[in-house]
Amino acid sequence: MPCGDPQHAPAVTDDLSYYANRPLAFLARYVARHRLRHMVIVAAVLGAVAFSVSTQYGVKLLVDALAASSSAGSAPWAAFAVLVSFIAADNLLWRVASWNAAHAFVSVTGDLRSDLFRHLTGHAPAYFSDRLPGVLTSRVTATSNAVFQIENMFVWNVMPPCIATAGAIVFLAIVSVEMALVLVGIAGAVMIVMFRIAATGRPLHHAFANRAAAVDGEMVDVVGNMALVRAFGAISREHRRFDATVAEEMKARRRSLLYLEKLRLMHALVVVVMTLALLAWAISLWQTGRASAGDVVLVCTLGISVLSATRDLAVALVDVTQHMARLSEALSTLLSPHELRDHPEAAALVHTGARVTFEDISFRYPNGWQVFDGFGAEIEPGQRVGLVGPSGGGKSTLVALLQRFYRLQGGRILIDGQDIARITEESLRQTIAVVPQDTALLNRTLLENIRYGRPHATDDEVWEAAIGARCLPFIEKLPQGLETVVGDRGVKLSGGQRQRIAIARAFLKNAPILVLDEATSALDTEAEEAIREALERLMTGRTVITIAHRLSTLRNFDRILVLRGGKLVEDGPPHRLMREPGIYRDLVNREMSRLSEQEV
Ligand SMILES: Nc1ncnc2c1ncn2[C@@H]1O[C@H](COP(=O)(O)OP(=O)(O)OP(=O)(O)O)[C@@H](O)[C@H]1O
Repeated sequence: MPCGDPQHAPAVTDDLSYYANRPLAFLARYVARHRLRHMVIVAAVLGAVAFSVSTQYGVKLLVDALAASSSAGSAPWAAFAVLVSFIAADNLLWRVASWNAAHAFVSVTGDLRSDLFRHLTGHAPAYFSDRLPGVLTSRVTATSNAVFQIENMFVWNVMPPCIATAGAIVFLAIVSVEMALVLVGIAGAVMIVMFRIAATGRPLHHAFANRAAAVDGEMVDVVGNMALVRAFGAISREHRRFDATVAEEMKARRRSLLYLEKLRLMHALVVVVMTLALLAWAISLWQTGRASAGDVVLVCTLGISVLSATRDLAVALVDVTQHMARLSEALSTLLSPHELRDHPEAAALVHTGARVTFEDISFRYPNGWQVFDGFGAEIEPGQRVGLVGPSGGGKSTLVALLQRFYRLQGGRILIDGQDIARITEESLRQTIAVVPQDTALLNRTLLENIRYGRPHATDDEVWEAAIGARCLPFIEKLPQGLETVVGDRGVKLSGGQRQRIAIARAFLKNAPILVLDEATSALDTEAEEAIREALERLMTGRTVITIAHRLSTLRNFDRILVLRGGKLVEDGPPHRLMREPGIYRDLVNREMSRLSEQEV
């Protein structure tokens, strides 16, 4: 569904990208999920404010009863009873509202956080390479905080003054219709002017929201790369850079706050002038006998409450506008449409041997960089293929395209004759196991990390995979064995150990196609031998595509594809390519002479 297409837009949809530019509809979606509680809250606040305004009328009744009756009469006690019941109802209803709010508002923020996380994790890798993780996670938090604030502000700060103003105007009309009309006119004008001015400040609040997200992003980037920062002695450089980012944020925040302060100042002046005028008017009515003492008290209390209500309302509306700005800014980033959704008629892949065909593919990165233009190759089932070639030739891109991380501009990639653009993502992921160059591990136990390959695998199957991947020697040395938590991205393990965990994970996944991105970092001979053995077992019986950085590992492969500048420039078994002059032979010779130099 293209975002922003009103003709095709559904009222409520599970595709969150529909809400990328519709913060109000987004809010309504979650409020509607807890409809009943929200209705109770609104009704309770309505009642509470109505009773609180009526309390002022109760005071007027009491004053008039006291002024009119003798000390023995029952009228003051009747007025007292009315007043007390208004006060009790007012307080009780507030508690009903806040009790329900504690449930409803928290549920709304929980629901939307889960939904945002689901949407966020549905984006293609390109989305994440263009954005800092800290910025994204802080936006999820910002969205949930903004919605919580908006709900709170609306119920406690926007609704009450609105209801109070309406109620006060009704009571004022009892004293003087003229006075009530004047108050309606002035309060309405004040609100419109305040709201307009508040709305023009929106870009300032947006700027602040952006700056705040940048500070978070910067922090996460540096904290996540502390080893790099330290290794380059860049701590004080990073401090200065961070200070500059914070300074920008402070500037934007100050601008946003001072704008609000100017607004409040203007309002305060209007309120003072108007309260004085109303009171003087009521006194003059009393002097001419057209109003009672109680009426003057009523005008005084109502006038003050209406005018302070418009102040609260204006301030609250400005705050709500600020939170709405934060919300819409966050939603437009988080809810951009998923780049790679399953085709509407996508079917599960049926594999019959795992033949991979690149059919005349053309691909350019989102930044416009063209990598392939009519590339073609066919990999037979069970074939072991090494991708080789100079840096930037397109090896990693080809493997990313096979995993459908990007959309092709032309051609097709087929697995067993089925176009991967037309199969379900889930079945594609089940068909391909990847052992990446830089093994990413989650900060969980080894057991959980290996089981990531097949979530329902039994403990015995996990052990088998760990044994197959030659993980046992190091797992046995860990005091907590498979229950050891590996640290952020697996920092508590060596590079070789992390790789063997990735191999175990692939063992467990047992997919017919295996993609290997060989680690470039040198490992000691023992670790390398263990990994070589583990890989040999893993490759058996599968179609294997390896990005090879050390060509010696390809000697036993069936076929080498040499890529240069996105073109297939050599293709054949390694022993044949070694007989002919060409890139592969040059690269192998260069590697051999480098190795023999190292030995010397
Ligand atoms: N995310 C990206 N956005 C834009 N261009 C990219 C991106 N990733 C890679 N490229 C470009 O695409 C070309 C192919 O890169 P690719 O990583 O596929 O090459 P490679 O053969 O795997 O190189 P290496 O051996 O250095 O890993 C390069 O020119 C690279 O700069």
